[in-house]
Amino acid sequence: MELRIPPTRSLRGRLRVPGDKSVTHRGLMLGALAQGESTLYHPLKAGDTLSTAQAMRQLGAEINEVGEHFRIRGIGLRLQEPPDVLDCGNAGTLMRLLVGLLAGQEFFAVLSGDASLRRRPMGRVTAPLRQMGARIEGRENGRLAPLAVRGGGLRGIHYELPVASAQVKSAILLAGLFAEEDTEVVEPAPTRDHTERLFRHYGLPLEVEGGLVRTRRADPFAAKDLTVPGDFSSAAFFVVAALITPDSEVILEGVGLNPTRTGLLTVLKEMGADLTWEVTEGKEGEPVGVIQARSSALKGVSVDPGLIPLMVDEVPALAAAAAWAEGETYIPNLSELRVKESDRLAAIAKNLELLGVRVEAGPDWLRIRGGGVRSDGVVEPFHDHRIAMAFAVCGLPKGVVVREAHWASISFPSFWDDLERLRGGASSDGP
Ligand SMILES: O=C(O)C1=C[C@@H](OP(=O)(O)O)[C@@H](O)[C@H](O)C1
Ligand SMILES: C=C(OP(=O)(O)O)C(=O)O
Repeated sequence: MELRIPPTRSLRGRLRVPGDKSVTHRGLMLGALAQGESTLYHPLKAGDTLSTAQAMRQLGAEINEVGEHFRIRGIGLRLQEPPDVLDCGNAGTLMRLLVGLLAGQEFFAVLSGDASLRRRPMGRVTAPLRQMGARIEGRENGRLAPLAVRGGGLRGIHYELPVASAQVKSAILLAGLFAEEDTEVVEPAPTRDHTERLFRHYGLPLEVEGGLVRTRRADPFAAKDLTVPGDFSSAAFFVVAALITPDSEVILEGVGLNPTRTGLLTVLKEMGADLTWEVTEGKEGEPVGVIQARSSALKGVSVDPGLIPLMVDEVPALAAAAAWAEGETYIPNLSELRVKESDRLAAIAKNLELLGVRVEAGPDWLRIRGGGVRSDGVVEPFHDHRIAMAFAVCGLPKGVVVREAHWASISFPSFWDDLERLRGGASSDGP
């Protein structure tokens, strides 16, 4: 699907973005492991999380859509052997966390996914899970999916993560719920902590000491309702869109503002953004609030490398802001972007070039010379939802053609409709 967006003169209105993808994946998995029924309120229903719902059904949980929510009947800590391959679709989070969960289950399961997911590195989870005692096979000796797992008989490990990755941390913590002795994970830098917050929500064993997270074998636990905050990563596109479009003001409500996710706000403020946010409530241990963003004269900055793990999915959106800033923006510490749904470092550089922005790409860094984009460019998502949305935003003020626009539905199915509403909101829905 190719989409043409005419030049946007103003972006105005209020928006409640869909539920958080990371929390929805985890809520479905932990709800399935719980005993009894619970409701997952305001979940994300998009490509990635529908894959998770389907996988957990294949493992024995009952999951039904009730209005906009999910009703989950968990089957307890012992899942059922799935009758077929578990299709993780495009979702790295699903595959990596599920391998961790299956490492603790005494049955055979195979996980696969789409062409993008079958290229993504899995050795980072299969190596520590094998150390714990799980038997895992896969292409290239377990470095690539499809993966075949026969779990059970796990022992706890002390593991220092070689990369700052919440997916790897979470996979090991989930396996640790089934292991003899303690399981400890040490992070090289803070990453999103939704798994830890949800362990607390369900009363699962958890101790955090600085950068060390510890868990141990879990007892059966009761199902409990969970409300999913709005997805900060989805909100990020509209924050940047409001900053770079003239005469704009966008208010995003009910957005998750977990500090391990909001590195982008820190960088945008440093760039001079007219941006405010406020935590107004806490939903099951996750801070939730409102973001207000207005048209801004941005200036280039050199980004603190330590912030990247706190904004790892927002780098494409930051690149869109940098294209419109005055001066140069330098973004370091981007090696993880090479192994996302696409090679995002290359995809960002290519799309900036397509829009006439001068960019230099190193092995793990980008240098973007701002000043705005060429009118009416065509952008190429490379089968990647975040690249599709970020470069639609980047092209908004001058008008843009987005190829493969359907990829947005992996994490944000209403993105194009919401964008259209805010584009037309200048007269009808102003804040
Ligand atoms: O744990 C999670 O839910 C996620 C962790 C991040 O991946 P890494 O752990 O590979 O950094 C992020 O990019 C992904 O979108 C979601
Ligand atoms: C990297 C992402 O997701 P995943 O790793 O779950 O595919 C993302 O949503 O940007």
